[in-house]
Amino acid sequence: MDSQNRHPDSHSHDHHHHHTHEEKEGIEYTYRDGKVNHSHDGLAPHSHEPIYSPGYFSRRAPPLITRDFHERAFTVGIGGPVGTGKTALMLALCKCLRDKYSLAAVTNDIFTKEDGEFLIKHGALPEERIRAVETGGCPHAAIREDISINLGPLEELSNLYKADILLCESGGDNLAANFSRELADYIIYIIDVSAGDKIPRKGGPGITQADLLVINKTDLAPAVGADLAVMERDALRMRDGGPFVFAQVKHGLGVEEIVNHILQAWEVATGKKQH
Ligand SMILES: Nc1nc2c(ncn2[C@@H]2O[C@H](COP(=O)(O)OP(=O)(O)OP(=O)(O)O)[C@@H](O)[C@H]2O)c(=O)[nH]1
Repeated sequence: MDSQNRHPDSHSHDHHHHHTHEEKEGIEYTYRDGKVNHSHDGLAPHSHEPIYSPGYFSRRAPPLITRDFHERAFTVGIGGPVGTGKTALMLALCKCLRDKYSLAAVTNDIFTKEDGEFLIKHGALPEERIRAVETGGCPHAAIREDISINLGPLEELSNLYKADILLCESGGDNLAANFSRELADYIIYIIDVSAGDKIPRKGGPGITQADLLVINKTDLAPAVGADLAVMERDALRMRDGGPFVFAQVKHGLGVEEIVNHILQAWEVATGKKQH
């Protein structure tokens, strides 16, 4: 596959997920009605519709203009492959934002409540503001097609604590997973350098269509021989120049930049001002 193929135009802003895009490279997304769902473990029935192209940043679904932030606060979705630093980012964001904003967090794990427990153990937020959801075998279903499992706790926390911002961490999944706009007003996708510098150009909806791509663990680049210049070039190319941040979340590097992106989007969406 020539990963450098770019779409021939970027003017089409078709954000509805109920039909197909015919592309030079194939068909983009299909979320058709009448789809056949399945389940791996009796939980979260969902479908695996084919995704034929890496996706385009310029055609990502826009934030829902109909969202009522009194019903549920501005929600930041954090997704990415297993172990890239999602929970570490949750913790860092809580520390940065909790003094000025009312926060609450929902974490997803497949079979455990490990990530929620990690946040509690590290005092990210008062324990009652953190909920851990067990999604079962397909974490992507809980952020895209069967989001009620997350919406319930998010709405409850939002109301209980009059939240300004909610953080929702997906379970680690493959490169094809991405948040539904119904769930996340701002989508962060976090990858790391440890799987090599090839990952950004592989694309997938998270990499190409997240509002912000974070490339974490740059401290490990020398150890795995990952070339950050290649990652930067490919990230920009795959995302039509859309924003990405190099980070060492564990060491606090890049976190402020990520926070700024979130707060800018929060201002635009809610009409409020940063304090
Ligand atoms: N070297 C290095 N390690 C990091 C960095 N950020 C996170 N880690 C480590 O990477 C490991 C995985 O981080 P997590 O935050 O648990 O990753 P995750 O994406 O939440 O993992 P899952 O929820 O299991 O998918 C942990 O041991 C972190 O300490 C970083 O910037 N550099």
